[in-house]
Amino acid sequence: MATAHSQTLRISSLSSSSSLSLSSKLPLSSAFSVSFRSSRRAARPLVVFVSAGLDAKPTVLVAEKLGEAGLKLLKEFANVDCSYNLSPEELCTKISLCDALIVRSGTKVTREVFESSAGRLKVVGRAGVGIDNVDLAAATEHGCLVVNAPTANTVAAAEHGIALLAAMARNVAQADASVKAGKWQRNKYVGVSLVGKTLAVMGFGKVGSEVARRAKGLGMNVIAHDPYAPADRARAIGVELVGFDEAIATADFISLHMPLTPATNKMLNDETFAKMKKGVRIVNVARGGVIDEDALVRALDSGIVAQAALDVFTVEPPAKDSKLIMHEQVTATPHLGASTMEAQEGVAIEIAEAVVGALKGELASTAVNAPMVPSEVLTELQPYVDLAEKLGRLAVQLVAGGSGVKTVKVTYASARAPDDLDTRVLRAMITKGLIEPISSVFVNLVNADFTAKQRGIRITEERIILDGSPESPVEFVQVQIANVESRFASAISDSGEIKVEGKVKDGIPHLTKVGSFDVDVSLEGSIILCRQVDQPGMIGKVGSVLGQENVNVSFMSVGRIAPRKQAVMAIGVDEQPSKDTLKKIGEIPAVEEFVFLKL
Ligand SMILES: NC(=O)C1=CN([C@@H]2O[C@H](COP(=O)(O)OP(=O)(O)OC[C@H]3O[C@@H](n4cnc5c(N)ncnc54)[C@H](O)[C@@H]3O)[C@@H](O)[C@H]2O)C=CC1
Ligand SMILES: O=C(O)C(=O)COP(=O)(O)O
Repeated sequence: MATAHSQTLRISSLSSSSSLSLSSKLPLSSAFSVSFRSSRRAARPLVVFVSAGLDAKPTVLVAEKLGEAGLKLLKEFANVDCSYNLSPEELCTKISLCDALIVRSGTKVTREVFESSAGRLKVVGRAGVGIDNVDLAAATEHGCLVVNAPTANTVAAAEHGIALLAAMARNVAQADASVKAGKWQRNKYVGVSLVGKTLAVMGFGKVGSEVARRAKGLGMNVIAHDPYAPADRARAIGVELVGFDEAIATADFISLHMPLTPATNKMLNDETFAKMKKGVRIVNVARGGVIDEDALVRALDSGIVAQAALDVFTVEPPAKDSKLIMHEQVTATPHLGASTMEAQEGVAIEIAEAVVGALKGELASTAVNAPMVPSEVLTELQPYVDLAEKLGRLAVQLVAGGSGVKTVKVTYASARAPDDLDTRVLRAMITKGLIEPISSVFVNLVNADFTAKQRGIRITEERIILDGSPESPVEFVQVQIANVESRFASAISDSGEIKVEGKVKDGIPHLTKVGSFDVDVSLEGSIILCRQVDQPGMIGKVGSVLGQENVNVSFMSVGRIAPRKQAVMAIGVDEQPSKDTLKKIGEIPAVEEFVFLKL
């Protein structure tokens, strides 16, 4: 085993004013490198969502009606299959041929859909806000990104809420039906006024706050309940945030605007109806599931609830003989909240852009099941993303047998303040590099943590804080795998782990350390690592063996512990050498061990 030697401090290649706080623990050896030709760098998507090898146009299945402008955008980039009203079985059959799926609220994207896709489905686009019809856990487990269109239908939903509020208060729907039936019932349809009444907005997000703003304009006194909404945002539009019980006990009208989650499921039920002011009126343009519909029928029958105006139902469409729908005091619309011409065009564009971006490997800012990393941060991290994946790939290929990886430590050396460096993307890409070479799983930012956990791989992260100016986000990244044997003994560091370290130079990832040896080779193509007794002519010998088989050498670098002692040579090659060629390298007398690693 090579012993650490700090005679040549390559630390000088860190920014000149840097000091490495753990330098005493990170032994250094000398290295020199020979560049045979300038390196090429292919453009790569930042975070790959689409299965590797997808050269043809991707296929997008649009399972519900989408605005023309969105379809046009999709067609510029992908084959678009518009198939509406698919049965669950038909969807499962089709999905294995699709890279992306776009739905609205009418399609259930279940675990079976992800399983049936057999790994091809990489993006689900929800052309709207609520993602309760998508099995997010299953999507994440399958590495499928879910994106939504959270802003384009806000006003439409708010306007529909206000339309239902006013229509309910003045019996518009019931009176209309009565007139059309030939009746003239002016006394029967006397309504109630909105002005001066208290409206409780439940869920003070995008839609809720727009409803509140409009209701204020109608002269209503507006209160709101939302455990997560900032009080100053409410105050800014003259709305008081109150507790749940106070909201429902005070309100003359209640308008629901929270998402359907396990916490909001059947939030309005027998118990909560009992706490309401007698004669309260309820509007629901959120989700049917937030109300226990049987309890609402009881509350309507007993007069606790005077009227309800509902756009959404637990089961859509509801049963034709549903007591709730047939109730005289209920106004119902068929989930029309987002259905304006304007909102549908907007939503279609918003979702098409997000899906196309994701298929291109960009991270959508509307990603629902992936970490939100601002695009400027992603752009800056791009070369480090590449470095991270390749270090993971190298490290795992150095493990004897490739398996048994359980404990991985990643160290980032950076002069940035800890909260100024978002390492989630880097960690995900190291995980991708560690897992993909030894399995058939496709790993991406969406499923990286899940996949690592499922395989019992514990990845810990550590920071080395450097002094100096934090121009580049990361000075170097180190990946260590503990408690494993290596196919290349020299990759084991003094502390007993497989260790590889790399940095980004001029935008290109480089391998800078293997075990205790310093090397310097750009991470492109593939790499041969050789341990040898340092002596003149070694580069020539190995180079000529490779040359005989026309294997192009892009870089060579030798790291040694001392002149004429053991050295590790890293050779970057464009093509994979044949077994015979590798054997010949192994037969060079001074070569003690070698390994071929694919990037
Ligand atoms: N009927 C329709 O066509 C439409 C329905 N929607 C529904 O409206 C919902 C809200 O949409 P946005 O306002 O755009 O979403 P949003 O995410 O901006 O707002 C939701 C708000 O609900 C709050 N919330 C979460 N849990 C809560 C709880 N237990 N109690 C009270 N508030 C809670 C959140 O803090 C958030 O402020 C969507 O989730 C969707 O289900 C949205 C658009 C159209
Ligand atoms: O955006 C939402 O959450 C909606 O409920 C709208 O649903 P839709 O797209 O009209 O089926």
